[in-house]
Amino acid sequence: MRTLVTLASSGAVTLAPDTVSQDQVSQDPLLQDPELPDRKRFIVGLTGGIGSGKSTVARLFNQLGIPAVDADIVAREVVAKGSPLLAKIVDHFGPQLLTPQQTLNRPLLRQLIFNDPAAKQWLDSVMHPAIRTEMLQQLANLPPAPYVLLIAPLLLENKLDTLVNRVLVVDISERNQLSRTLSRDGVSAQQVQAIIASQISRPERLALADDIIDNNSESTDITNGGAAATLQPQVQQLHQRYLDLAKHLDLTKR
Ligand SMILES: CC(C)(COP(=O)(O)OP(=O)(O)OC[C@H]1O[C@@H](n2cnc3c(N)ncnc32)[C@H](O)[C@@H]1O)[C@@H](O)C(=O)NCCC(=O)NCCS
Ligand SMILES: Nc1ncnc2c1ncn2[C@@H]1O[C@H](COP(=O)(O)OP(=O)(O)OP(=O)(O)O)[C@@H](O)[C@H]1O
Repeated sequence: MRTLVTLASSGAVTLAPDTVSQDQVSQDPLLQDPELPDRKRFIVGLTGGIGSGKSTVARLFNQLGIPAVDADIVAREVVAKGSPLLAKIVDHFGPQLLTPQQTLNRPLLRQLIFNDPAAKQWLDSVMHPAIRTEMLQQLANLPPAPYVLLIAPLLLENKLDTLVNRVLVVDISERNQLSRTLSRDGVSAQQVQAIIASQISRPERLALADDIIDNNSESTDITNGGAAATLQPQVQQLHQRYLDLAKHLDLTKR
């Protein structure tokens, strides 16, 4: 069940034909995961490498009434000021990991883990289970909607795709990833490259996608809350597709 949204040189969006039967949806093994909070809810996993445009794309879905749980936000919540997980991290790495305001020193932790594989492995081992649990909780509490998004940069790396019905990848070239992340975060190119290297490769990610949004087209309007002209129609087409798929799911008796 793969849908590829591509932009023809004319700027027109094409959606590869893809018919989905009720049976195909109800027999989808992804729906059998016992951890899923609500197996009747259609969940689209939105992923992509650092700086690919997940938040930008999620904003467009949100304008269509589609709510989301965002792993990057959850990752901040689980280490909030005074949390047991923050204390554990400070215990492990030292008091320099706390800012004077007693919050996590994120730039320092970022520098640490992307320069030291053992440090990253330890952090991932304590953070990822906590993030997963909290995401499941938040998914269960999302408001009613025809379908919902689970935004997770590491959706495929952490096998969170078992929680979703459909994997949507926001795709950009590594060159664009680097330049957009650099201008957004003001970090070093070496650090962004280390983060990109730690994530699944672009070809592997694309191979695991059900749907792909191409966000390579450069927009000058984006920082004012605008969206690249090429994103809007791709999101619109996928929205229609997901409404259709979700409707099939609602019809299943499980
Ligand atoms: C290292 C931390 C403190 C840096 O914080 P910072 O505010 O600078 O970045 P932010 O959290 O916004 O992450 C930015 C991007 O970095 C990438 N990234 C973050 N953590 C990881 C990781 N462990 N492995 C690979 N990529 C990562 C993702 O693409 C993410 O979108 C933070 O990223 C973190 O706590 N990471 C561990 C938790 C995690 O894996 N988060 C990713 C979502 S599951
Ligand atoms: N088509 C585009 N043209 C120009 N800039 C863009 C485009 N799409 C996104 N951006 C910008 O690139 C940066 C990264 O986009 P965004 O924050 O949506 O990515 P992300 O995948 O959510 O990032 P991260 O994984 O790091 O959280 C942002 O500054 C955003 O405004």
